[in-house]
This record gives sequence, C-alpha cells and structure tokens, in this order.
Amino acid sequence: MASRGESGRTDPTVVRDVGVVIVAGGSGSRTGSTELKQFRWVSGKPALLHSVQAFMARTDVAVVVVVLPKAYAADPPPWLFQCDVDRLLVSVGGRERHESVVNGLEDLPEEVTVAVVHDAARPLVTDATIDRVIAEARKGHGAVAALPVVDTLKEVDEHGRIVRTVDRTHLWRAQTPQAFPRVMLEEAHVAARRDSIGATDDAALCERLGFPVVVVRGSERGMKITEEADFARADALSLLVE
Ligand SMILES: Nc1ccn([C@@H]2O[C@H](COP(=O)(O)OP(=O)(O)OP(=O)(O)O)[C@@H](O)[C@H]2O)c(=O)n1
Ligand SMILES: C[C@](O)(CO)[C@H](O)COP(=O)(O)O
Repeated sequence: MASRGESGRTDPTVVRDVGVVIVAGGSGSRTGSTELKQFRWVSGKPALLHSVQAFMARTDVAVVVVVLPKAYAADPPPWLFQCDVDRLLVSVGGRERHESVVNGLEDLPEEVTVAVVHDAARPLVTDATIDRVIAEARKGHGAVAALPVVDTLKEVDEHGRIVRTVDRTHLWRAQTPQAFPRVMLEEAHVAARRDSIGATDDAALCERLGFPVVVVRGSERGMKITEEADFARADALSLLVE
C-alpha cells in the first residue's frame, strides 16, 4: 500500500529509471530513546529528510519510497513533504528490516529497473556514493557502499577473551546505499522468503544465490546512527567537507 504526494513537476527530458527504498520502519531500540532515531534531528533537520532530499537530488531517481513504522505510514510527519512530493511514496514497515525492504520494493513503479536500498539511519549519505552504486548496478551487478577495514579485528568469546585475530586483508565494512538490478533484488527476496532466510543487508540475499555483487567506496559520512552517542558523531561529521 502506498500513497503519493500531490503537487510537483516532472521533466519529460530526464530518464528516471532508478527507484529508491529508504527503510525507516525500525524502532531504534539501541539508542535507548523513545523518540524514533530516523525522525530525530541531525545537522539541522530530521535524519530521514537528509536521505530523502539527497536521493531526490539525483536526476535519474524516479521515485523514493519511504518505509515507515505502521503508526506513521498513514499519517507521516509533515516535514517529510519538504521534497519533490510528486516522486515520494510512503509504505508500511515490516517486523524485520528485510520485510520493510520487500514492502518498499512492491511499491516501486513498473518503469524502475535499478533498485536502491538505503537506511534512514545513515543520514549523511553523499552524492558521490549514491552515484557510484547506481553506476555499478547499471552494469548488471549489485553494488554495496563499503569501507575497507583498517583496525585489527579480534574474535572474542562470551567471556570477553580473545579467541583469535581475524585476517582483515579482504574485509570491508558494508554500509548503504546498496543498489541492484531490480529483477535481481526481487528474485533474491523471493528466494529468501521461500527459504525462510533473513539477513542484515540486501547484498547477502543476492550473494547466497551466486549473484555478482561488488563493493564501491563509501564514506565515513555514511555512518549508521545506532546508539545515542552516534548523534554527536553524525553532527560532527556533517561539518566535514568530503
Ligand atoms: N523492521 C525494520 C527494522 C529496521 N528498519 C530500518 O533499517 C535501518 C537499519 O536498521 P537499524 O539501524 O537496526 O534500525 P532499528 O532496527 O530501528 O534499530 P534497533 O536495531 O536498534 O532497534 C534503519 O533505518 C531502520 O529504520 C526498517 O525499516 N524496518
Ligand atoms: C544494512 C546495514 O546498514 C549494512 O551495514 C546493516 O546491516 C544494518 O544492520 P542493522 O542491525 O539493521 O542496523
């Protein structure tokens, strides 16, 4: 179920084949706050609005589907419409992130051939990262914004004892946006539901089927707001010029 904004304009000369699903349907429990982290302000505006406006600034984006918790999907916050409302749809979130993604994908219009999934919890997404993942998805494979691991990684047991040091040579930290040929992502989610498989990101559902997925360099600005302390970090990062 989706609702479309009212007024707005479209430029018939622009080819808009990209559909973006911004997943904002979570409860943000790890912040310890009762206020939804995706609605809280970061660098002068609600976290979610940063991503909506960033994706709408890309000329090849046909539609942005915002997936909200059920209570908000029927009556979204008014500030959400500070964008090109003609390209905005609102869908209802699911119990798990991957269910929210599926609900958003189902509302993408038929003309969309490239599907992008982005966490509303990553408000400071950069234009360069968005363009990189879309460019790679256009080549027929999945693309994940990511950063190489630069810290030494330790595997630790339940007592806090280090079990071993993990070879980090080929390890990257996956972020979002993640972009895919639409048919690839839809097939991956159908298979995951059939096999009762969940995953913390969309790329994993494609990888398990042997679909090609590459990493593209993301940004430290692409950090995810997970815990309360991340809000101050995001505000500080927002001041950095990439
Ligand atoms: N059922 C869910 C769960 C998560 N998300 C979204 O997926 C993104 C990444 O998830 P996460 O950071 O884990 O957000 P929450 O699940 O809200 O956080 P927590 O796990 O702390 O409750 C967030 O933008 C969140 O809103 C979603 O749309 N639907
Ligand atoms: C999708 C993601 O942001 C990639 O790093 C991450 O897996 C989301 O994890 P979360 O536990 O749902 O925040």
